[in-house]
Amino acid sequence: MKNRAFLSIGSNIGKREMYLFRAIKALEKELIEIRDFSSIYETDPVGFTEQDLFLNMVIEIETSKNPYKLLETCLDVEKQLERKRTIRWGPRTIDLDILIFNQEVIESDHLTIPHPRMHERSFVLVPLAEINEELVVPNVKSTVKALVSQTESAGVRLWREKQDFNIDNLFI
Ligand SMILES: Nc1ncnc2c1ncn2[C@@H]1O[C@H](COP(=O)(O)OP(=O)(O)OP(=O)(O)O)[C@@H](O)[C@H]1O
Ligand SMILES: Nc1nc2c(c(=O)[nH]1)N=C(CO)CN2
Repeated sequence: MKNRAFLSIGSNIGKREMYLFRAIKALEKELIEIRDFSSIYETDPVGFTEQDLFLNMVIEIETSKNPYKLLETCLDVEKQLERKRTIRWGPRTIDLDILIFNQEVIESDHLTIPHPRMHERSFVLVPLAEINEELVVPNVKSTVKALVSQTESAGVRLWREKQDFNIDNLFI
């Protein structure tokens, strides 16, 4: 069975846009089909604020992997792209988070879905709303559109419009 999921991608070290695109390419190689994607936004760092600005985007994927295998793949792609774990919420070449997986609710030691902080993060909600603003976030039981309207989104600025790049023909 094919599953539908939404992933958040972020980068704030080095060639940030290249890391986003390399992550998408790497996911495609791991049997993950990209169904839709947002524009790229430049965003103020949240959590640990003494770090450089992020680029963030959201993609919609289809995969036959279960959520645990999908997490393994995301962690593996982060490793391939030289992600180092030092400071919590600190700088990173790439960050891949599973936001939503079908309409499932999962609370295990290593995986929480929906992502536990997604409903308060404008760097996730603004690009997600671009793809599907009527999507309901299970648990929170609100649409993405409603969550965006409740969130301060001043720190999220359009950086490259979706129309300005072709996901099937990324030059990286
Ligand atoms: N929905 C999820 N998506 C990705 N990782 C998750 C999820 N739920 C739990 N995790 C766990 O979180 C661990 C740490 O992830 P990571 O270092 O990327 O956190 P972070 O991005 O710094 O912070 P945050 O979780 O607030 O985004 C992962 O190894 C994974 O086991
Ligand atoms: N703007 C922004 N801030 C963050 C981000 C991110 O992707 N973008 N990721 C974090 C850890 O997941 C912590 N803070």
